[in-house]
Amino acid sequence: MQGLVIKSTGSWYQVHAEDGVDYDCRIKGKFRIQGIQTTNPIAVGDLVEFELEPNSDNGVINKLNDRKNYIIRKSINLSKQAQIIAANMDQAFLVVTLASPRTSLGFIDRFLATAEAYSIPATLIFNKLDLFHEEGLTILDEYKSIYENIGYPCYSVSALEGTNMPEIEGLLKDKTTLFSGHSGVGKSSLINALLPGRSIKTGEISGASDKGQHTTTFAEMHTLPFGGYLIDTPGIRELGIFDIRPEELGHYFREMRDLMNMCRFNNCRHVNEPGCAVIKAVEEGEIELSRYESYLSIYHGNETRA
Ligand SMILES: Nc1nc2c(ncn2[C@@H]2O[C@H](COP(=O)(O)OP(=O)(O)OP(=O)(O)O)[C@@H](O)[C@H]2O)c(=O)[nH]1
Ligand SMILES: [Zn+2]
Repeated sequence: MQGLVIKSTGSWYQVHAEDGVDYDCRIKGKFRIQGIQTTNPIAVGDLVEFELEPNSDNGVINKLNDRKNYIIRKSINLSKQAQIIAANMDQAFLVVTLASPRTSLGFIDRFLATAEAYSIPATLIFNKLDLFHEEGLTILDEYKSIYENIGYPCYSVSALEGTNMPEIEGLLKDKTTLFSGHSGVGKSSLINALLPGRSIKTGEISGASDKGQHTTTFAEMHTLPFGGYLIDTPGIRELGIFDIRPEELGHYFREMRDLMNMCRFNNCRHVNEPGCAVIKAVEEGEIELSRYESYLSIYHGNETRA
């Protein structure tokens, strides 16, 4: 049978099968991503084939279908080990707030660069709209225009008051969407608003790794009542882009990508090189300074990590 992995504990997988039933499955055999060692071979969002064990309702996964995309975390530079968080996403939503607490532009830019690296279309959801009036709304519009100008859709909502939630449901309908956001932005409130009664509550499972050095958190996949799936990443503070090499980073900043081939040197890092088209665009205000600062910050951070 074919099915969709909707929950993972690292040793057991809940598979939503073609027949509409959820089966508990184990894995047989090895499933590897080429070039990467993973602590978990299969993640939520994976499409698999499985067989039922004789006289049992439990299944054995024997085939993993090709993935459209997947996200991992942990530095493969450092440890050569990574955890697959989720697979086969259609889009990624980052929930952010401008107050209580304010999401930094750097955090947003890291997320967007990560989404670019994984080729997952990203959308920004500005929550807590109810807290803003006049001046606050002007600042909100300024923030949104930074990102809308470079092609990232932005939406304002209030999970508390339900403002603009039907619009968000329209975006989520029949898609598999990754939900991300740092603590306090109202991610749980939004998810609860989208899942009345929580049609599936796949509590996160934590377990020590082999060496007991860290705990592992698995993503949760929720079935949306109006069609589609929502992947929550509890405990995953930030999706890392640790596996991006510094010299590739410019590709993951949309507005830089197209300019880069106009730099004088074809190995330009856009840091301090003469004839850099990116630096010129920043000076002329064509590239937002905050975006370029985020680029530099990630660039230097990754450089020291590599
Ligand atoms: N004013 C206002 N407050 C909100 C809104 N959405 C959530 N909050 C509040 O913000 C706080 C954090 O909300 P949560 O939903 O727990 O946020 P979270 O992002 O899931 O945070 P963690 O649970 O720490 O991961 C709570 O006190 C919510 O009541 C909103 O739209 N407007
Ligand atoms: Zn350059």
